[in-house]
Amino acid sequence: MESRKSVQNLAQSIHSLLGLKTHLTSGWADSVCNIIKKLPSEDSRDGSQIKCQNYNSENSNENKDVDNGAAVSKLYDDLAALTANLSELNLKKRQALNDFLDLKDEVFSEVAPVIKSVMDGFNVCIFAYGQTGTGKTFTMEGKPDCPGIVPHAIKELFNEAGESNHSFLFTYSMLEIYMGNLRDLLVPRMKKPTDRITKCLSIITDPKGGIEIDNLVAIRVNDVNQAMELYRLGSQFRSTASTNSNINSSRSHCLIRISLTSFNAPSRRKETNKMWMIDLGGSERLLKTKAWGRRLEEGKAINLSLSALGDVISALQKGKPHVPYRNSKLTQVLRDSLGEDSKTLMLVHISPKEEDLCESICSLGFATRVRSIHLGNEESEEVQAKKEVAMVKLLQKMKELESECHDVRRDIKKLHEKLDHCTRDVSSHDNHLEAFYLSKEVLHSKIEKEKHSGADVKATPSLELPSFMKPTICSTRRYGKDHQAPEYSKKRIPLPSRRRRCTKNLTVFRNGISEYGSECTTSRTSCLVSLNMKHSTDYGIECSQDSSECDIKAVVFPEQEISPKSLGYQEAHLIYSINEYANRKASKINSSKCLTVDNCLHLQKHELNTGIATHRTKWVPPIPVSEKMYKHNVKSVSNKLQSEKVHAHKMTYKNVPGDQDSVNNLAAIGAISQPPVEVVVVETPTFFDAPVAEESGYNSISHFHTTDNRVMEEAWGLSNSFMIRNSGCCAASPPVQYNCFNQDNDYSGVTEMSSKQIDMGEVHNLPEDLMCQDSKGNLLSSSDMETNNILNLKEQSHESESQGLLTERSFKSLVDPTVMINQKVQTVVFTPNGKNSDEYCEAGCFSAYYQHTEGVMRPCLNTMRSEKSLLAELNDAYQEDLTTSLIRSPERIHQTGMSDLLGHKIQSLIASALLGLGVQSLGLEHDFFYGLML
Ligand SMILES: Nc1ncnc2c1ncn2[C@@H]1O[C@H](COP(=O)(O)OP(=O)(O)OP(=O)(O)O)[C@@H](O)[C@H]1O
Repeated sequence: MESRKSVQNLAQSIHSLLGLKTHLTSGWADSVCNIIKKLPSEDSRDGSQIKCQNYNSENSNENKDVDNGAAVSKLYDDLAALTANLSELNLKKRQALNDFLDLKDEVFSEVAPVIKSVMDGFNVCIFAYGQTGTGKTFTMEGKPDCPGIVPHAIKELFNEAGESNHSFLFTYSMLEIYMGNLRDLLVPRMKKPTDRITKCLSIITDPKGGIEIDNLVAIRVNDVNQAMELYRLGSQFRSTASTNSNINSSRSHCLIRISLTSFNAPSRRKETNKMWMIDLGGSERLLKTKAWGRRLEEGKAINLSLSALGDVISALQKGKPHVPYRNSKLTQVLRDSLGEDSKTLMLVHISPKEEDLCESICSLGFATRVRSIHLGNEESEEVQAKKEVAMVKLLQKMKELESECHDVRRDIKKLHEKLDHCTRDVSSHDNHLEAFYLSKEVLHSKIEKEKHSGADVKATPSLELPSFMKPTICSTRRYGKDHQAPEYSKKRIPLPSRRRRCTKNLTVFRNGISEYGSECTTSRTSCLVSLNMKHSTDYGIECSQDSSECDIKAVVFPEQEISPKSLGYQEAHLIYSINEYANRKASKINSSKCLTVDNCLHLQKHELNTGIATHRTKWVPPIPVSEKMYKHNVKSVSNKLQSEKVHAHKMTYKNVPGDQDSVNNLAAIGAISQPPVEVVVVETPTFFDAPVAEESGYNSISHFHTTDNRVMEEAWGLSNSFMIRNSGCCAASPPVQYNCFNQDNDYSGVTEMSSKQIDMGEVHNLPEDLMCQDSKGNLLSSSDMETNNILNLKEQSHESESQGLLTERSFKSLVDPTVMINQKVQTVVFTPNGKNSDEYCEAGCFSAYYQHTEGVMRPCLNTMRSEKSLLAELNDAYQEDLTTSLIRSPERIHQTGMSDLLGHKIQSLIASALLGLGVQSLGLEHDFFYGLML
């Protein structure tokens, strides 16, 4: 009886311990229990003539099993405890890190006391200093969700003023020191010869030693919002460019000055004082950054002025009688804000990279010198000391937690090894046990049989087995070759042990479109290494989401979710087409089945350029075009464009040719709110053609969706065209500003060549409007350029790049930062209605376009095209309208709502009907029907 109980216990304990294994199901345990129940009782066995010789020896085995089971059970308990401990430690570690970061983020707490000094009448200077690309601009400017020092300081200043008994007059000024010259950032740049000449800024010293900048615009501000408006305005005009170290590097020192005046405030040190907030240009080792040309000159100028600043600080620190303020414009401007009667705060930025160690040491040395002349008050030093202590403690705690985690991980590993060992033992014993029960059952049945037949019984094992005793697929997989299959199963062909795979679907969303569904497959082995495992009852793998333990990186694309139901047929078709297209592209790019995230990103960018939905002005389904044919097309169109001679340059508006009646009908039923009108630049100077022929690689049209329901399109690349179309979705036709750009020799920048706002119905002659700036800063009209040496244009554009309004800055708000950092992408922002690029981005009406040539991302060269080639395509333009209207992004559908969706559907149905009736021809019979077949 005792032994029977222990066998029962054993079965149960095995079940509880190994219950996670799929083949040891509760059914299995019940079967085992049933066998045990059916075992002949002690009494019956006594009465039986049969003695089972093995039985006693089995008793001892059973005891051994119980011990083994208990050991395994203990191991599992320990493992669970350790895993829980590890999770807890990780949690603590993360909390400590957060606390640490929180403490560090409180950078502004350093600035706050200085603001109080401003209110007391001190001149104050807040610098952001450091190597290029270390985050000076980020610190000063911040992001909308995480404002930097400038917005914080301005806000604090107004808060303090609000709480003060005195009334203050605030003025705001902003300037940059570019290549040793002062530039007022609040004054628009000259673009035309007729523009007012910007006044030269000069530094003057008053008899009291105060510094003033003559002609610098100072605008009165009444609140923080006004000041921030001006800050945003000025920031747009900063000189920035892409360098090897920073895609959006400041090429100048930017100085923001807020002056405070308060009359009848004797407690203040001065009637008028000022606060400077300075985003210094980044120091750079020119050999390392490999800067050349303009970038080299800018780098040198920045380094020189920083060195002059260092000399001033060094002289102040050593108390030298002569302080070399006059060595640079920067120190001249700050003369009365550095040194006595002023407070200086420097935020030093260093790079965490090992390769930047030298620069970091230099920066820290500089910071040490500055620190020695820092005039902070006692309180802030105390607070600072406390924080430093707290930070050291937190770091210590983090270290301890890390080492504890390490120990626990090691223990877990050991336990896993032990467990594996024990499990193997148990499983081998399991087989013995199975064989034993089997023999018993068979014997029992034979006894019964013999009882009935009355014949003698021999205790020989039988080969007949109950089905549950046969090896399952799982057990075969699990144990593989090591599995000691019972004799009876050896005849079977063993199933190959398969690797379990956990599969993840990764869908990348961009602009509300599920573009590529890719499948990432990770082998179980790697999961085991990288993820915390928990065993569940069905032996499945549950991965705990502990990022610190997890090597698998999830890439998240912050885009809105799209309900598939909300997508109509058109969107579904589009998504299908995109996926198809993406798959084809993926197979070209990477022969492996799985799309990597990089490939996805690459494809997304690629799609943007190659235009899955458009081909010049016609919609073409995504039919693969052979590279040979594509090159041929590129060449022939380029040749065509180059061969055209243009003698007169003018711009006009044209009603789109086509079936005007049907368009009016569409407008009448509300499918479109008005007949589409195109704004087309019909004639341009020929000199734009040459670079296009060389550089263009793609041919595409992009769609912008504005918040006020306008759909705008833009053509670029091979088509060598630039057109703005009011495609009929809005009632009003706003004035549109077009910009024409040229590209730098080194592809590092885009230069604005001309900018013009055109109103509906207006006709402009380009020669007067088209302007360019040469290396000396002279403004040239296009006729000047024609009569002079036009071939120098590209060089000139390189020189004048820094003058351009367009920088990669605007790209930040448009595209995933990963894309921006990993790829050298330039952008050109096209601004409607004369708005500046930031407003444009805010309005959601923007375009970031670029082209991909020879594996390098290059800025797109947008140029206007000649009349002849444009007219040849204009006939197709309206037809394209009907077809492209089939394609609208889900984002657009979301924005415009159901009614617009319905309207859009009606529009497309009518378009289809017109096509079906033959009223309208696409001129793309073959492609179109091939597309339909797809
Ligand atoms: N703390 C931060 N958090 C997130 N991103 C940061 C941070 N600091 C810097 N960056 C990013 O690093 C890049 C370089 O920063 P930033 O332009 O501010 O450097 P910089 O020191 O001003 O360079 P430069 O001297 O060349 O102008 C930017 O893309 C910025 O967004």
